[in-house]
Amino acid sequence: MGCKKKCRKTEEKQMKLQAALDTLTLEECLELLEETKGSIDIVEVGTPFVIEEGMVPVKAFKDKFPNIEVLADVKIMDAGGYEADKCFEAGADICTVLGVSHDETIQGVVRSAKKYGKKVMVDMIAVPDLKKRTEEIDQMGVDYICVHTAFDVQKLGQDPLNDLKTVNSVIKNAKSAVAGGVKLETVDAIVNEGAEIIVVGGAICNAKDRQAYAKEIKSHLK
Ligand SMILES: O=C([C@H](O)CO)[C@H](O)[C@H](O)COP(=O)(O)O
Repeated sequence: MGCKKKCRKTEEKQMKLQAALDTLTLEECLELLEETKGSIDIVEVGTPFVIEEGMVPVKAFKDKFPNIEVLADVKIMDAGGYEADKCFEAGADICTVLGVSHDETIQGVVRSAKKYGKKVMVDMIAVPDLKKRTEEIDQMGVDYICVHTAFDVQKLGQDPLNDLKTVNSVIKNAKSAVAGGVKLETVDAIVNEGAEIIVVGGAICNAKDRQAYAKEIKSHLK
């Protein structure tokens, strides 16, 4: 498989490409999903997009592209069960909760996901002790633990590869995911380390030829 044993990445299925749609309009997103059909496994309704449009894109993507999983990147921090219910009722397959939240919040999101038969991704953005928090969250029944280099620190030259190695070294139950400035130049190192889901936002959305870029990135996933 070309992936380290501990990475908990999928053993039979292919790694998944998640396209993060943060700043495009709904119409532009629908065009992008049409153009990139076959390359994108999960479409992320990014946090800025949720702020702009609420759950409207979640419903629209689910209606028009029923074969693509929809992730609502709501980055839940409190009222876990209530907020996750809203995402799943709108049609999301996966919703996000922050790793820095209280355990009770994450547990509420997990209960909601189980109720609706959906999935939970924990976003480890800004978690101070990544190893320790990953070990704790890995016991909570979440589906994915996502390392994430924030937009606001990407410009300082940070990237998520070392954090991915840390998470992969300790997880036993959840699968890993990775986000934060991933692009063609950096994807191979991530693929070699191993992750179930690779999130690519700006690199696809800002590409001159989005269709070709998404296809190329997808072709690097194992
Ligand atoms: O989650 C994201 C960010 O915090 C803004 O909400 C992005 O969707 C994520 O970082 C992926 O986007 P890129 O970093 O542009 O690949």
